[in-house]
Amino acid sequence: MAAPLLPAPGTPMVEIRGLRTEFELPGRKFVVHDHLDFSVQRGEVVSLVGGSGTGKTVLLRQILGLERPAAGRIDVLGRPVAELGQRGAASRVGMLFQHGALFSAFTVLENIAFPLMELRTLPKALIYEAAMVKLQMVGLKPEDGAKMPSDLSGGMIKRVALARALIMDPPLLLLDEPTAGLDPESSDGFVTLLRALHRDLALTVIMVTHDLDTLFELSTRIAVLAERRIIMTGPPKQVIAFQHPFVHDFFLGPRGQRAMELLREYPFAV
Ligand SMILES: Nc1ncnc2c1ncn2[C@@H]1O[C@H](COP(=O)(O)OP(=O)(O)OP(=O)(O)O)[C@@H](O)[C@H]1O
Repeated sequence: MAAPLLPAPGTPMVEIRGLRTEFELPGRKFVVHDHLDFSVQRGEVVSLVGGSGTGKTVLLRQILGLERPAAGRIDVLGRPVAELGQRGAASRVGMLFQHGALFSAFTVLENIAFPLMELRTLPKALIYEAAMVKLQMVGLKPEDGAKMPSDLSGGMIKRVALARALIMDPPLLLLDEPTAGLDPESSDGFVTLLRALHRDLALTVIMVTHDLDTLFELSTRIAVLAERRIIMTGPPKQVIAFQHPFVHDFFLGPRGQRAMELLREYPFAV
């Protein structure tokens, strides 16, 4: 019997306890996470922030089941992540990689259809129909489906990658720097799209971002990764008030005034 897509009511979408992540370097171990606890409830949009190299992307990859922890437990949608298997994870967790990661030799529609094609369970015509629905869901036109990735703007690449991440209707979406590298107009458009999709598809979202506009526009909660664990999590206003050098620099350093303006601007940021 196929496992249900959603965990039982009240069970977190993601629950991480006592996570330790290490990488082998010549002659020593490099510890990225230690005693890290983190959980995400259904419907939340949680932004992970932290200094460069603190292990935000690695954490997303672990939630996707692409990396094994040295210790600790990661449950995704109510089950140990290892049990999802690679194919299972793809159908339950959508991931938007930082640089889109499109296949350059495939058309837009082939890129979007790829995860379903790999499953080899549905007829091709049905798969392309589903891909066409997702193409339009992310605001692209049917004729864009025949284009090659090299013909696309940065904003379009992100949209195609998002359509591909959503092809299997996952209830959980992971976003790694969704607006990095986009000009302000494309970035605003993409944030508006993400906000609408979160609402319309009842998605749960975990996002890594350095961009304060994206962060305040979308987040219902922020989690701060520092000292190898989540040192603070809460609504934006609470996190900004937390006394820690990283939090101070990130929100209240040179960018602080902008952060305060954004807090006044966005009703979400409570
Ligand atoms: N496969 C790997 N082997 C060895 N070290 C790795 C591997 N993957 C990640 N690392 C290291 O783990 C640390 C955390 O990497 P990660 O990419 O998660 O950081 P990040 O918080 O996302 O950083 P940034 O904000 O700069 O993107 C880095 O020092 C990185 O070099």
